[in-house]
Amino acid sequence: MILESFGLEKYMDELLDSTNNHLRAMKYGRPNTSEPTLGIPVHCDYTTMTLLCQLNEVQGLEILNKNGEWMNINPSPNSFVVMLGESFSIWLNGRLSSAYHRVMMKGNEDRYSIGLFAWPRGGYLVKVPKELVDDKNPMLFKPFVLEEFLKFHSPQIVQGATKSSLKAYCSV
Ligand SMILES: O=C(O)CCC(=O)C(=O)O
Ligand SMILES: [Fe+2]
Repeated sequence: MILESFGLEKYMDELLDSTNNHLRAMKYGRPNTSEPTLGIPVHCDYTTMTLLCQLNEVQGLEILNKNGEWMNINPSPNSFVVMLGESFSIWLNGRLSSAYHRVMMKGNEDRYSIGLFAWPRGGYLVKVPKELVDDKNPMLFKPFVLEEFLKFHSPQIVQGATKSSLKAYCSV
């Protein structure tokens, strides 16, 4: 759908072939307090795409919107949250952004979720397609290999919610 909306369907096979999918189950221990407690600190995923499914009734995922406000994400049962990752945002020359998010916990119940993380495969050069670059839209990011970046940065960088280190790494 995203590729279609930019007229970039021809890259579909290349992107699919260059993706590794990792499935991860996550458990967030109950904080036993009514005070909001950090489950996962604020971050952006370095993925191409992330699919999240919350397995029990315990909410906690929050997304930072463009106004700098935290929004609770309360998915209906059996639905998925689909998030654009940093690698795809960069490939799209910044046309779409990936959302900063975090998990906040409170109460006396554990939270369970499962995530499918689609990563650019080792050695694959993530490169803005020429169709997204013109006089009005200069190339914002240099080609990069995510594997090389991750040699020096944690797979899930946790930092202030304003600057992505992957974007800083490959900014022109
Ligand atoms: O458990 C969740 O809902 C979010 C997990 C997450 O953001 C991550 O693992 O990167
Ligand atoms: Fe995440």
